[in-house]
Amino acid sequence: MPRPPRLSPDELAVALSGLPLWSGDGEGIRRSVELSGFPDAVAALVRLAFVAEQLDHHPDVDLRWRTLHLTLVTHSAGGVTELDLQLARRIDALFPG
Ligand SMILES: C[C@H](O)[C@H](O)[C@H]1CNC2=NC(N)=NC(=O)C2=N1
Repeated sequence: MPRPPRLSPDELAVALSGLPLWSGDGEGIRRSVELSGFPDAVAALVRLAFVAEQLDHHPDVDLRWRTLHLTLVTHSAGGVTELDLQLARRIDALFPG
C-alpha cells in the first residue's frame, strides 16, 4: 500500500500542538503510557496491537516494567506521516493519560 509523505517540520509542529501527550521531531513522535503493573502493561500492549493491525500501522514499543514507551514513525517513509498522527489519536482514545 502506498504510504503518505513525511510531514514538513511546520506540519509536524501544528500536529503536535493538537497532541499534547506527544513530543517528537522528524525521527518520530513519542509518548509513554504508565499502567498499574506489568500484567496491565502487557494487556495494554495487546489492545494496542489490535488497533495497530486495524490501521496496518505499528508502533515501536519499549516495555519497561509497567510503562510502555511508544515511538511512532512511518518506517517506509523515513519519518513522521499522517499515519503516525492517526495512530497517536487512536492511542490517546485508548489511554487518555
Ligand atoms: C506491508 C505493510 O503495510 C507495511 O509493512 C507497513 C506495516 N506497518 C508499518 N508500521 C510502521 N510504523 N511503518 C511502516 O512503514 C509500516 N509498514
